[in-house]
Amino acid sequence: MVLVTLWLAGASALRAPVTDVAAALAEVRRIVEATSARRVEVFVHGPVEPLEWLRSASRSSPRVYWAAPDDRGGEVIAGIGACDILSGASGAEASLVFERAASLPDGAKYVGGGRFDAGAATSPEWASLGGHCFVLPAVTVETRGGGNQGVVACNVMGARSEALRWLDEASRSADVEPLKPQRIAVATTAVPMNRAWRRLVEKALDAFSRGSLEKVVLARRERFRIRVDPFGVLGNLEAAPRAREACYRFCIALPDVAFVGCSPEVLLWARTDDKKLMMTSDVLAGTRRRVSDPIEDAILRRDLLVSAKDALENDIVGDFVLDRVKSLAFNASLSDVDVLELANVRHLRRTVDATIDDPAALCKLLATLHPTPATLGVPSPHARTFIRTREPFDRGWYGGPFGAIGPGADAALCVAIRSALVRSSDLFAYAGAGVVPGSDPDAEADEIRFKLGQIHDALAAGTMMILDADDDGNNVQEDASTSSSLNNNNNNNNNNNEDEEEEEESSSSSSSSSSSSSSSLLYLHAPSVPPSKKKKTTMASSASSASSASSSSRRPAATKWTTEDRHL
Ligand SMILES: C=C(O[C@H]1C=CC=C(C(=O)O)[C@@H]1O)C(=O)O
Repeated sequence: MVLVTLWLAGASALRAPVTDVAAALAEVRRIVEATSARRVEVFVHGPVEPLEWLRSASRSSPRVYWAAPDDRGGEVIAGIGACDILSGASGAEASLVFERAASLPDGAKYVGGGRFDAGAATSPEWASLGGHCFVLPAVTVETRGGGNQGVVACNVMGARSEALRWLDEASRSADVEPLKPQRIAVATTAVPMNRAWRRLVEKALDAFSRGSLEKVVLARRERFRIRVDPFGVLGNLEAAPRAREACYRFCIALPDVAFVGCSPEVLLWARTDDKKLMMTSDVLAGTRRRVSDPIEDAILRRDLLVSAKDALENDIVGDFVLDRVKSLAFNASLSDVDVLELANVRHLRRTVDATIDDPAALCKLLATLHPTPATLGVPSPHARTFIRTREPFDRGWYGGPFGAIGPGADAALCVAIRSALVRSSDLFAYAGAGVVPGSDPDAEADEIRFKLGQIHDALAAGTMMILDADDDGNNVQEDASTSSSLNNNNNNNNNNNEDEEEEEESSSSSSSSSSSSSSSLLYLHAPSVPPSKKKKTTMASSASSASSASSSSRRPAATKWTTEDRHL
């Protein structure tokens, strides 16, 4: 097999350096046409913003995005098209992805992810993403350790004509309309709703006292009836304070569905360090919110550091990860605790670091690490059963592994928390909290609300297109019929579903300001598509705001909350 990687600077000393993505794409095209290289790379000497390129380039799919935090290599891959897709109904088949990735030319990587729980029934909203999907993008714009220079690349695994078609697609700008900012209100509904949530946490506390469980991570799903450009949401997530420094940003967009997120937690990061193969896995558990007042914020930080309950949550994850890593790697060590500060919340963080002899162990490690008790609980089988039978929605890819896998031992997969599913005219956001003996249901609900604040802020930042607001603003309650059909599809405990339906009814009849309701109004100051364009535009073909091109350097605007917003 011929592996040819052409770097413009090395390929022709006579050529002037390429300084922008458009020129690099043209150069890549010229080389792809003229050679039989399996991967062509052209170096760009100048600032490169892969996400901006992805947002302003063709709306075709698939499109993928993967970005690591600055202090973890800072690799960014934005990709359009696919020269290979590994997908299926089951959860991520890590071995197949690692096996295929091993034969890729240097630099080429699969980007994708999979379900949190491959064994749980898939609900309709998650159906099109499947159990797992890893894409080898046809055309990528990439940076490493900052955007001052980058690489434009084309992977050619099949027909050359297909690669050229994707290069043409990648060079085409989206037809972007200038958008008029408009203030709209979007109703959100969280499941399980408040009463059912309390009962769920109480059931977990009961299981702890009976000795069948030690910890379980319980989640809530929030639904927004809006149609947004997922890469617009991603741009706002990435523009939030501390996101680039501390979070993995990711998105996969297929024709009618997208999954997007900004997670602070790495499941498995492997790299070669001083000729040794090193791996890192985060131990992230224990949370307090961030507030703007520096004194109160410092008190919350201290409170987290001295909390026995949060230390227990973190210890459970630490013991599990260390144990699993020790079984496959050597020199495994658990670091001291540190506080990871994010925009909305802070966490207790430790890392497990180890050296690996055999690159093949990476694939086994991934299989044995996921899901850690940071998203599942312990003992794993009991926590899994508890979640499968009692959580009233399908987690889908929330909490699953998402990342990039290349040849050799080049792999990074985050835990896809702080994430959202964008589908048709719905956005579903997810967040969970670790429940341990001593947990208080209302405090855990608050914690989830603070975590979801990250998605709320991204939606409220107003730089992504909102397509489906009514003339007066969108204000749609989650209807009981949809909710219960999702519940039934998820094989859930009937009593719990009855609770949900009971609450859905009470909330819609008593208005969203009821203290027992989990509905709220989130005001978004968002550009909207001109009415004439509304009907024609689909999610896959939606264009993002032209003014959003500079959004990555902007802080999200303050969210305008109504009083009832805080009743999640
Ligand atoms: C499960 C989530 O967070 C995990 C990661 C950090 C802190 C957590 C906690 O304190 O409970 C969770 O374990 C989520 O954000 O949905």
